[in-house]
Amino acid sequence: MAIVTACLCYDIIAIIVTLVIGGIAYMKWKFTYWEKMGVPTLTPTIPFGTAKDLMLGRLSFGEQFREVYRIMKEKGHQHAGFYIGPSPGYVPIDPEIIKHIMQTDFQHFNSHGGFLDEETDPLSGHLFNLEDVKWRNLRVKLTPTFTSGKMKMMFQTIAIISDNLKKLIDDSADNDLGIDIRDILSRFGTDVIGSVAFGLECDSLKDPDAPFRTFGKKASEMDFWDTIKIFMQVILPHWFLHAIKHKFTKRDVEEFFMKVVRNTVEYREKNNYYRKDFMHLLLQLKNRGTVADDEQIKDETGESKEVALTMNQLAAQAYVFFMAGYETSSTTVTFALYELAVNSDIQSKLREEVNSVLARHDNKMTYEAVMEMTFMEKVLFETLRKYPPLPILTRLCTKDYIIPGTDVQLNKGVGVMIPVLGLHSDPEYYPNPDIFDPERFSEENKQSRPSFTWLPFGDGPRICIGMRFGILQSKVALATFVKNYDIKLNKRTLSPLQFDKRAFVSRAAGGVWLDVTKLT
Ligand code: HEM
Repeated sequence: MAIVTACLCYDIIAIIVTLVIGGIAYMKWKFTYWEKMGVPTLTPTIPFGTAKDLMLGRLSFGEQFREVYRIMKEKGHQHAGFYIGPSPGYVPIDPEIIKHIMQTDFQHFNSHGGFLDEETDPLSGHLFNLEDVKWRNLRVKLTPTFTSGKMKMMFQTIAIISDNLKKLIDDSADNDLGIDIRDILSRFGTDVIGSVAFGLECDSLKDPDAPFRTFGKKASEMDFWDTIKIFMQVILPHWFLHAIKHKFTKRDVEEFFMKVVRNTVEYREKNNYYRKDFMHLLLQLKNRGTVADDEQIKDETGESKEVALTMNQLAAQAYVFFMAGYETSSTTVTFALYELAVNSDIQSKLREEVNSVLARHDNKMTYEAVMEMTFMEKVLFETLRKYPPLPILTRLCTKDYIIPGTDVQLNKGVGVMIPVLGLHSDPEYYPNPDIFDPERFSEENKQSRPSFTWLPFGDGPRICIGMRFGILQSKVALATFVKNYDIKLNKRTLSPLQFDKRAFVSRAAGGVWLDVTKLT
């Protein structure tokens, strides 16, 4: 039955044409947003906005925003507007504005802008996604979990797993085919964080098909549908996502991690079992609301807060420690080893430091020894500059805000994308940015740069809570390598190195393959 014309076919065509014209008009209207706000943008195209290269898979997230940063900075702008599809986002370029957003005026930007629904998607209720008071209360509770004392307490676990790493590399060394270092370090990262966050011997270094590795990989790898889900979270209003019960975590991943946590908690509570790990500290938060031997958490009236974590909240925190910790650290060491393989002078210098420090510590990899490796720290910091695992950072404007030094108002609800890779590749702060030079992180050079130009861990109140642990674990893995093996690049590694276009965390396309020779 036709509605408008005499023929159903014409009706359908009329509806499609109306929808297309309506869609185009809507997009064009949305694309006037930044012009009206007085913020410069690149020219948007329908339906991509200014994210065409990103959406067509021609650039990774980091590269897309590095491009915006580069072009707009060359034009002398201190900030830029951006459109992901029709959704406007704000890209600060001047480090002073970045400092205001991340630190000074944090109360206007206290959220990462992530979507969470604790009922539909219990594992989404973690620290990274929470905002406002809920985030602050949990952050205060979790902070004592990451003190240097606690890092020292967990060091032994990392050291034991680094022995397993050495055994595996020993078996694969001196092999012409090279080794896929990203895969091995992901397994190392899985075993370390799986052990300290979930209290499990994951054994993925011994067995690449261990269940923890399988589900960890599944949780962190993005297929086509995951990419769609992320774009939905960026473009659609959160009330709508709640209404359709949008769930990001895959169902089997959720079932696996929830079961692991439930079993661990039950076992430890029933058997009064104690182990030096994050899970033990999370259990204290579950049962007492505080971590023992730390100062009690006080509220504004001086009363101590004893609000305990629920089982789901505990599981969500263990899950985020795993998700935020394992790939960031393993990708850092992968890129560091790539740079050491192509810069043999830096590799030798680092080896000398590791050997001389260990000689002073009975040839034992102890917490104190690792803390003395200062050149190692420079190598890691320079790696994190060239290859920040999170190449952009997000904030949500939670209260209308006037950008300092301008009359531009950011409205509540607008997303902010901080172009970390852009800052890290800026020749004004890092001359010859493509050169790998650890001396950029000498005390003198660090002092000479403006603040908020090195952001691999973010900054301000939402700075990475696991930074110390991530650095420690990366140092141990790197020391294990340079102490025991000579490293060269295998011809299977793509040259020049390129970022994987589909990954959200920085990854080398095609992986990093190394030729590893045992040192006697
Ligand atoms: C080299 C290793 C790591 C890197 C490069 C890294 C990087 C980051 C970055 C960039 C952020 C966002 C900061 C911001 O928005 O300002 C973050 C947040 C976070 N990271 Fe890490 N991370 C690493 C290791 C870890 C580890 C080992 C853990 C846990 C064991 C961890 C847990 C978290 C959590 C829970 C957050 C959310 C903090 C909040 O919102 O309050 N990270 N990390």
